[in-house]
Amino acid sequence: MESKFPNILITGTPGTGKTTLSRLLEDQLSQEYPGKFTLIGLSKMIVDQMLFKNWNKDFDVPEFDEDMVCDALEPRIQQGGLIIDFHSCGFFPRDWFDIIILLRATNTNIYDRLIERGFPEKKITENIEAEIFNVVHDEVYESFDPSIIISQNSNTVDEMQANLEQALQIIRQKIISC
Ligand SMILES: Nc1ncnc2c1ncn2[C@@H]1O[C@H](COP(=O)(O)OP(=O)(O)OP(=O)(O)O)[C@@H](O)[C@H]1O
Repeated sequence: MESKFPNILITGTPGTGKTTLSRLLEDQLSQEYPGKFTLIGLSKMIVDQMLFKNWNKDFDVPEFDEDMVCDALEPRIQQGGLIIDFHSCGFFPRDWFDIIILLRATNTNIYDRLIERGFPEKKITENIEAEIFNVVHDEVYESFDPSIIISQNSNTVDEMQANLEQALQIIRQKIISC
C-alpha cells in the first residue's frame, strides 16, 4: 500500500528499545511534518481497548486477538503516517507498512533492562531465549518484503542516536519519493 506519509512498524524483542526509538522518532517527525504522524504503543492499546479474549496469568499479559487488533488499526493505517511499536508482527497484513525497523540487542542488555523494569525472571528468560533464537527476526523476514526492513543494533545510546538518524533519513526519502 502506497501512502503519502509512510506507515512505520518498530519491532523487536522486549527490552531492545522500541518504545524509546518510537518516541524519539515521533518527536522529530512531528516537528518536521506537523500533524502527519501518530505513534501507537500497541501493547497499551490492546489493554486500553480490550483487544484480547484471554489473559495469560503466568506472564500477566493479554493474549491479544489478531483480528480485533487489525480491525482497530485498519482505519488509521489507511490514512498513513502511523508509527506502531509492537513486539510481534507476523499477523499484520503484508502491505500495511512502508518501513519496518527491527531492533536487536545483546542478551546482557536485554537482561539488565528487563530486570530494571521489574520483569519476573521467567518472562526475562523467555525474552532472552526469543532473542537468541531470532524469533522476532525470523517473523519479520518471513512476513514482509526484505527491502523495507531495516535491522538495527540498539545496545548503546550512540547506537540509538545513529538508528534514529538512519530511520529519519529513510523516512524523509520515502516521503519525497511518494
Ligand atoms: N540503545 C539503547 N542504549 C541504552 N539504553 C537503551 C537503549 N535502548 C533502550 N534502552 C533502555 O532500555 C530500557 C527498555 O527500553 P524500551 O522500553 O524502549 O524497550 P522496548 O523494546 O520498548 O520494551 P517493551 O517491548 O517491553 O516495551 C529503557 O530503560 C531504555 O532507556
